[in-house]
Amino acid sequence: MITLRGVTKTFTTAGGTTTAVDDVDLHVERGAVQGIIGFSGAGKSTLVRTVNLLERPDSGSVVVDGEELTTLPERELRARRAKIGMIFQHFNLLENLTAAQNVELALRVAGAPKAGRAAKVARSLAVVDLSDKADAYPSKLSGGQKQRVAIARALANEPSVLLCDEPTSAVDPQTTITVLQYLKEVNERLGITIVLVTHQMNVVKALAGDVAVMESGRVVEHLRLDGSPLAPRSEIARFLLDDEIRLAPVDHGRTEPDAVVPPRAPVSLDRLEAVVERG
Ligand SMILES: Nc1ncnc2c1ncn2[C@@H]1O[C@H](COP(=O)(O)OP(=O)(O)OP(=O)(O)O)[C@@H](O)[C@H]1O
Repeated sequence: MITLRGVTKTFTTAGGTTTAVDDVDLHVERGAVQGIIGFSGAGKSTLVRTVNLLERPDSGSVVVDGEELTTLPERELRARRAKIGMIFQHFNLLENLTAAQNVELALRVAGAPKAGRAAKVARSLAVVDLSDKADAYPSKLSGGQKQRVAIARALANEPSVLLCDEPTSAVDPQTTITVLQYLKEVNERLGITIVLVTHQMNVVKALAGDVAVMESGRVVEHLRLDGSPLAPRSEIARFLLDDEIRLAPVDHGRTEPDAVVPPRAPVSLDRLEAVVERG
């Protein structure tokens, strides 16, 4: 279904060159939920964004539904991308569009004929039980409802794959459960393959069959989440599995390097179209 081979992605900025994804192989079976976990900066977002070529790898191969995406001409890539939905931590809804209009935008960008769009919007909103919020603007919706609209938008083009980049990191624990329930339904009822990026082990455990553990751009191990006892080999996986918080006293003399914050474009209509269409 999804096969990444030798995928590498580097970023060069004034501060130097970062290898965000370093020679990663990953295979996801059709209908599976694949987790990707790791600390901040491990390369999770960059890796998941190579699956729809929002980030074009410097090298390596990306095969989705039997098709190599890296060599597709732009027009065909656009058509293929419509079949790969994506949701984000901060929902990326356009505030000046209603829930229904936000969903319709994905259809518009994909060039879906106008005649069938309203029915597809209604169907997508029904999947996430938000038919009654079709005319509501995002400012009137809770975080969980916004993420459900984003799921509806991602489903509008009837994708075979749904990429989820930290979908529950901006919502409270109760809402996390609701969002995960809808994702589970999308996977089980609609048969959509899911790739789920998170730094929360309990989130992948709730949904995924396999989790790839990332550190410094590499997949350092896979954990099978089939209910059998987990035997993590890497220190990072052991740390992520151990969710108990132990607080040592603050070391006031310690200096921490400044975080490298990748530039984030503001979410505008153009930007969303770019996200949906081109990245
Ligand atoms: N557009 C960009 N330009 C420059 N550097 C980037 C860019 N995107 C990511 N990076 C860098 O690549 C590395 C991996 O970033 P990435 O966002 O993929 O990690 P992550 O595991 O998803 O982290 P987080 O959970 O904080 O989002 C980081 O060092 C980051 O600063």
